Amino acid sequence: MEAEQVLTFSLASVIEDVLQQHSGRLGVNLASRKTEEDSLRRYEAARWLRKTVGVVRGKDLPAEPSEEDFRIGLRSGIILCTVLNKVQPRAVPKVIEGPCDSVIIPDGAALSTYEYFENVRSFLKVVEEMGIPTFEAFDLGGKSSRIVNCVLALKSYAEWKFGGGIGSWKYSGVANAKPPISGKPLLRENSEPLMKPLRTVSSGDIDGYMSDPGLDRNEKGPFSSLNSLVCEYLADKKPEEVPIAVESLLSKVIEEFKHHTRIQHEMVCVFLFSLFSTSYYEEKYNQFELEDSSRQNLILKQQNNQFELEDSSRQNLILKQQNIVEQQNRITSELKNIVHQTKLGMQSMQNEHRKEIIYLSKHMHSLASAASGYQKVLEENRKLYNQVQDLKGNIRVYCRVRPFLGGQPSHYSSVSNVEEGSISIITPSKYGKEGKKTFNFNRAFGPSATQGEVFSDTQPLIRSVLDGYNVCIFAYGQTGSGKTFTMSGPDDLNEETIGVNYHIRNSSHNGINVPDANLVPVSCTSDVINLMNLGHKNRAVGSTAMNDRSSRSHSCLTVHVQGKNLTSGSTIRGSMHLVDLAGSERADKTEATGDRLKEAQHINKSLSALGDVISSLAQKNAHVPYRNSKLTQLLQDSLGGQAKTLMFVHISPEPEALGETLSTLKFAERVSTVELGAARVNKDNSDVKELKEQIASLKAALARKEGEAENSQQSINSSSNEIPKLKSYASSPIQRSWTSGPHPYNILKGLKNTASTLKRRSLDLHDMRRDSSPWPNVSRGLGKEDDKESISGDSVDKIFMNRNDSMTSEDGLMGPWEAESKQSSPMLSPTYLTEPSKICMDQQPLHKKDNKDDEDLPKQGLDTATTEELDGNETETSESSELDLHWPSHIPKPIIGSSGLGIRAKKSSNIRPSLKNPPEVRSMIPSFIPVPTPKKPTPITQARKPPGSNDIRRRITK
Ligand SMILES: Nc1ncnc2c1ncn2[C@@H]1O[C@H](COP(=O)(O)OP(=O)(O)OP(=O)(O)O)[C@@H](O)[C@H]1O
Repeated sequence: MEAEQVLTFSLASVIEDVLQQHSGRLGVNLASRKTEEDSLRRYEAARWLRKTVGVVRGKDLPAEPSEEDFRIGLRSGIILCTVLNKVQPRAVPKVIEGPCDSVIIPDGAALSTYEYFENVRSFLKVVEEMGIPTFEAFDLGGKSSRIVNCVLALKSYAEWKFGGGIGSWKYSGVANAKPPISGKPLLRENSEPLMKPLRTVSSGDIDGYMSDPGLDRNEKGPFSSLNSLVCEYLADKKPEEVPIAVESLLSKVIEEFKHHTRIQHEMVCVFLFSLFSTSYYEEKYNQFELEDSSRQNLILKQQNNQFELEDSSRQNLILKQQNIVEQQNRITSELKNIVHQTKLGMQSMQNEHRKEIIYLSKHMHSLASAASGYQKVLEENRKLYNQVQDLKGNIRVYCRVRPFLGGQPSHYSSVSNVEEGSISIITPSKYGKEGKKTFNFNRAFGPSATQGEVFSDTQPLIRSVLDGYNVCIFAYGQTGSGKTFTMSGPDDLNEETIGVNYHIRNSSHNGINVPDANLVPVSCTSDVINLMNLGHKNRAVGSTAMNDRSSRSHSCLTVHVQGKNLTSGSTIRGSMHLVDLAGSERADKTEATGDRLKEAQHINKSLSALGDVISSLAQKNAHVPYRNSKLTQLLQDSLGGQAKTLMFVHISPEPEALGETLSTLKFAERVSTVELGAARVNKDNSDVKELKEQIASLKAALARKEGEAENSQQSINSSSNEIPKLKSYASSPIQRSWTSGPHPYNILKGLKNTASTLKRRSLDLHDMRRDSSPWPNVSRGLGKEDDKESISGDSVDKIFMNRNDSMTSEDGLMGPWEAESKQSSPMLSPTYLTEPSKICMDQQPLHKKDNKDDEDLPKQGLDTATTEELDGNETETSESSELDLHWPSHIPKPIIGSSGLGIRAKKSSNIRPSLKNPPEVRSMIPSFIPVPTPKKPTPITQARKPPGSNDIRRRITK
């Protein structure tokens, strides 16, 4: 159908052209006019196009193009589409703008042809829809008149539109334009309204007209003109020329027709080509589309496949996960089962455990009770042991090992093991092998033991002072082994390091006398501490090669305690000696010279005297050489009396000190075997009161007999040549009564026993003060030389808390204590004390004896009352009771037995050769209750010395 239409051409126009070409003037005019008209219209169209699309864009279109230029310029359809889009925005949404026309498709056709065809087709489609006269695509390869017409119609439309669109647009240019010669345009479908006016001039219409016999040809403008042309052509012909003219005309028409047909054929070829191309490209396009769709399908499929795959894999995954979840669920349920079973097991185990715990707790309880029982038993054992020890009266021995001192190289210690009650010392044997020697004591403290631990073990002993016991704690050991540390503490004292002495604070102000000691009342703890500090300061301390603060004297602190039972009226008195001995040392080791050497000698002497005493006590010798040193005199009560005695034995850990250590420990072991007898409480009970009353009555009896005694004095003196020394006592009322009284012996005995008993008790300071005799300051008058002569030199600095005597070292070295106490301490002033101490007893000078006789001196008739005597044995006496005989009546009886150094002179067997039973150590302790065993008067006159002679007792009581 389309090919048919393409082949359709205008017969009239052919005839017209022929006629015009052959009609001479008329034809020339018409042709030129038409050509001119066409050119003008083309130029107008070209200018408008260039103006509208821009010169750049319309560069392919000259302002006044030839018909061919015009067609070529618009051939791509780009300018047309662009113009159309300007007029009608987005009318052609996609304008194909090929990069160049030279792109060749494989079959040789220009790629742009297809693309341009698309542009032209789009353009034509839109303008047709807009009702604008169109042209045919192939017009771009043929005549341009219809293209020009279309463009001008579009221009007219644009002017109408941009001019406001008033009214309806009508293309006025159609009337002027040459009607289209072609028939119904190709590919035109919806242009019927616009085509109506054109049809009037279309070839089809001509055909229709020609075929329509009813149509008045004269009414048809163009054809009437054709008729007129034919008529005009034939008019000047003769009739005979008409056939020829017609024939010629026809042949020309035929030629023209052929020409048109040829052109038409070419056009058809182009059209067919383009159609072919179109179809080719369409095919291609379709193919592309197909490919595209297939590709898309493929992609979709692939995607689907992928999705499916993913889906399947996902599903697999899900399945796997489900499997895993199932497995886990299974495992969980299994675990739950296990947990359940475990819980059940646990519960049963818990139950069993509970039962076991109950059983164990019962068991533990029984064990604990057994343990506590065991502990109790142990404690009981210990107590019992201690009680046994107490009963036996053994001296307790505690051993303490000093640690290596700071700055000392860390040594191999000679002490291998320290247990609660034993200590082992490494002793090198002859063959180079190490041996061990173990010593047993009541308690052993290792180097790490604190002062607190030491004190806590000492405390019970100290507490017994409050129960009325006499206690003596003394520290023994090699120089530098820690005696002072234990007793007093280090130089830099604090709460934790203070020694045994400083814990002892709550003492009463009662006490006893010790020679050269002061009895100082104290009212509070600080008084005690001040006093102790003063004593400590005054203590002779010097530096030796073995100890840079070596104590060069013994130190003794005595605390007296008195308690009174308000109901029963009984009093309890206790006293405690705290003795820090000077260290045993070897002169060569300490490198002492001069005074230091002397000190060392004295120290060693007194210590060896102590050793002798211990040795005698251990062997239960009849004679114990207390009087060989002041030290042993001081400790006499503690070592041989009824006191509880504790010896702290100290050792140094250094291997160099091994020799000293072993001898110290051996000595200590020996000490621990010493039995003192059971300690006794110092209690004044009703018996004592009776005795006191008895004394009072005796005193009265004495007073009554005084006159008789005076009368009989002379006769006694003359008749008793054997005791001339008693002359010096002639004025003594006691002696008078003894010599002239009806029962002088009994009186003396009574007095002696009473005094002796009382002497064993603590001094009652109140009693002493009641008889306010002035304190005879005898001790001050005592010469040191005497002391040196009489007592083996030992240096004893003592601090007694209720004695105002200053202390003098009897070895000739003035202790700092003396100066201090005399000058600076108001507490030590004599005004503090109104009562004399025991030392008053020695106002009456006795014969001084030489050192050798020293220890014998007490034997010379001074001892009068002894335990043995009280028990029926006539073996022991005490010089103190003798002294009581000479005690001034206005002075209360001193109580001296409990603590004095050298207070009691010992009797000796050589003085009392008649003793049947050798006295025991314990026998020297006066009995609490005197037993009036008939006894011959002791030859006290032997002990008496002429006035002016040196009195050994004065020395003793220092
Ligand atoms: N248990 C201990 N812990 C720490 N240091 C100690 C201990 N025992 C003693 N010391 C120290 O050892 C040194 C000697 O001690 P201390 O002066 O007490 O010995 P001592 O036996 O009294 O000597 P001396 O007989 O020469 O007077 C001192 O520096 C002292 O501080």
